[in-house]
Amino acid sequence: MGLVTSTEMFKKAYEGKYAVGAFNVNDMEIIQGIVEAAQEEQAPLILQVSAGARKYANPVYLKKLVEAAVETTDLDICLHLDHGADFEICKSCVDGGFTSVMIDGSKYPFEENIALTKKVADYAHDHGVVVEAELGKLAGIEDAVNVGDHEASFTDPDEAVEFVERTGCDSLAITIGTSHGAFKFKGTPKLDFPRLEKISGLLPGYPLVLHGSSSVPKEFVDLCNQYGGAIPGAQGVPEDMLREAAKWGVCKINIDTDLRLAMTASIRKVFVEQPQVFDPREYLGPGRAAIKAMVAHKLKDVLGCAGKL
Ligand SMILES: O=C(CO)COP(=O)(O)O
Ligand SMILES: O=C[C@H](O)COP(=O)(O)O
Ligand SMILES: [Zn+2]
Ligand SMILES: [Zn+2]
Repeated sequence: MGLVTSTEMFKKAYEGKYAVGAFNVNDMEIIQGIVEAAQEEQAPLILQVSAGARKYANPVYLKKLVEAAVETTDLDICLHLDHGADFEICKSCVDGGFTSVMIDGSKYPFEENIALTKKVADYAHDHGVVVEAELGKLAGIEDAVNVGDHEASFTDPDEAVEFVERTGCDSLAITIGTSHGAFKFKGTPKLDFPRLEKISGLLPGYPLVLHGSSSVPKEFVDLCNQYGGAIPGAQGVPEDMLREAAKWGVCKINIDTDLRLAMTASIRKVFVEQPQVFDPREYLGPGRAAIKAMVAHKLKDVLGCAGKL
């Protein structure tokens, strides 16, 4: 057991029609909550680090924390760069011991996205690291930039095939209506499943990735709002849609917002109910426990990857 690429995880997930959870990590409590859940559920695990996380926590700290997770469990963990913006950040993660990187060239025209992704894939593959790429634009907060609804565009199935062939990327993030953050749908949630089925049919055996897949559980939103927060109207991807996506070649499902909500809800509760508390362990501990319970539920009841180590 140790730090691994996602290759075997995705092969098993594709065949078993389940998805591996990819959770964003920013500090020790978040990592511990996720890892404790995966250990108990005996689930394969992807821990992903964004540019924002690198800036907040220092990549060396995050890498060492993930190494501690590997050392203290019997888990296989894939350490992944989330939304790498350019070749340099991907190279730095490859050189720094990540086992997987995402190059997100989705903001560029098709040919430029291909050229950039191929450059990263060639470098990463030479170093035994796998590459996720993205085609199509997600609405929402991405790479600290707010992508408006009008700028979002869904992945074209034929382009997806050409993109995978020409770049050699190992997995592909597609756009079918999910978005980053806590406000994903204005009305009824809807994803473009016919598009997913088409892409999946044209790329048999190939692992697809779904970003922006938090479900924004009502229980956390209500707790946040009850204890002094202000996030009215938050709405995520219904869990049934994630279960459905996993049947159509989606092998990696990205979750960050739900971690933030779980932690914030429980910390707010402590602050309001126990105003005398000022020891960080007394609120970060419950925050970590809330993350653990939420992640265990995802692994077991939504993604279907529990027991698949
Ligand atoms: O896609 C994500 C990270 O890359 C996270 O998505 P959420 O905002 O839905 O958690
Ligand atoms: O893609 C978005 C992820 O939720 C990461 O968010 P972040 O850039 O604020 O760390
Ligand atoms: Zn993107
Ligand atoms: Zn994302």
